[in-house]
Amino acid sequence: MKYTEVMVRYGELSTKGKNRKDFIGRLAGNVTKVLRDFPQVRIYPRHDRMHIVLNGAPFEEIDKRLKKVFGIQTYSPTIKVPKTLADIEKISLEMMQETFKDGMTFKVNTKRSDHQFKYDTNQLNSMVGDYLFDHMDNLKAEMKHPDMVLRIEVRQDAIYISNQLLHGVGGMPVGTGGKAVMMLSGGIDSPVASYLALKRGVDIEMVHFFSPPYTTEKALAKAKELTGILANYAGRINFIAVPFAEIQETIKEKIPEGYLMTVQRRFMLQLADRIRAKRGSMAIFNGESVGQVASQTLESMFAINDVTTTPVIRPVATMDKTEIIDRARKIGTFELSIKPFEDCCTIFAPPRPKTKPKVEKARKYEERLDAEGLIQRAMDGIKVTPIYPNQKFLEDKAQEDADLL
Ligand SMILES: Nc1ncnc2c1ncn2[C@@H]1O[C@H](COP(=O)(O)OP(=O)(O)OP(=O)(O)O)[C@@H](O)[C@H]1O
Repeated sequence: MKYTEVMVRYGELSTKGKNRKDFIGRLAGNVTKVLRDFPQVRIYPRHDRMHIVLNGAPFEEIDKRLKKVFGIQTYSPTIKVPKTLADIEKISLEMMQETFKDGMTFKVNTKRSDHQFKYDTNQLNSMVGDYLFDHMDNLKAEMKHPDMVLRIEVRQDAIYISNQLLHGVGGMPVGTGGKAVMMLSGGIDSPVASYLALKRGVDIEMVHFFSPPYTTEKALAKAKELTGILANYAGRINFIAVPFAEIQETIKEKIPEGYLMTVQRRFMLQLADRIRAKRGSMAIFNGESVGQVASQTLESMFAINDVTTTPVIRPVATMDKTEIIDRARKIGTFELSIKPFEDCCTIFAPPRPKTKPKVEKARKYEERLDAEGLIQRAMDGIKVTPIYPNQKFLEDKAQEDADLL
């Protein structure tokens, strides 16, 4: 079908007043961003709905992009037709023939804002219904709970017809929830946590710790490529790489083995917090899940969280691993997350980390280190890269490796 526009219904309808205006404005901006390579498309954000006029752009492509924009509850591809009965009937029939499946039930539902139009809603419902029955077999009408509703809207300028109600991802438009930093490893959990932060409208920047020469270029490229997948839901995400080798080497040399992990994590959180402050963000997100590993017991979280009063938000805290994996598959990060490029935590992981570390001990051991100097040097080495939807980094690395052989 040659759809002419898409009618978008907003999520979180409870938002009112200024919040609603902000919601709609951001959503329009985010839709514009994901459709930027279709310059002919026009976007009209209205109070109750958004209209995307396609001007010849293919709906199938637009559909793929809209499915990843937070703040869209449902949307319907629509065809604009001239205000004659013959046109309404012709397009209604074509649309039903293309989308109606045997065994389904349907009804026609007409709305009119042009009250001068020569047929009223009841007349149109029955005339179009009769026309469809005359031209299609196996149609079954159902007024209360039909599987499909053929919607006909009679407006001043034209008539708009649609019969599909497609589901968006819901949530809030990215940007309406403020700014935060996200601690992104190369694992399964933090990309899912990132998705969930974006879903609540939070504009995140990724903070990733890497430790050359102990970690490879590929581990860094993997975290960037994960960011590229998540950028599909945000338009663009900044990736902040933080050198962490000096801190890890120093900790390994000076801190008792049982506290290596706790102290490393305390440094990570302090660095994330410094970066947060510098970038004007309000919170830190991470991918911790209660009880999953030694660093994620409540005792560990308590000992690590001691370094900051900034809100640390853990979107996957209460999810089972299987639930997290399910979500990772759906958002398209799982296959990349399980690629075996070790990141800095795996390499410096002590064999027997304390599952119940004590805050006082962690603080006392840290006195052996020049914490401020270590943090400052890591801050001096950070590098910020903007990453766009589906940007690839691992392929480039593979090519470079091949060129070297
Ligand atoms: N190299 C890193 N850079 C940035 N953040 C990290 C890094 N390693 C760990 N983190 C943060 O700490 C959280 C807990 O890390 P841990 O290594 O225990 O992994 P995990 O539970 O397997 O999570 P993930 O699957 O996200 O790696 C991660 O979800 C992430 O938010």
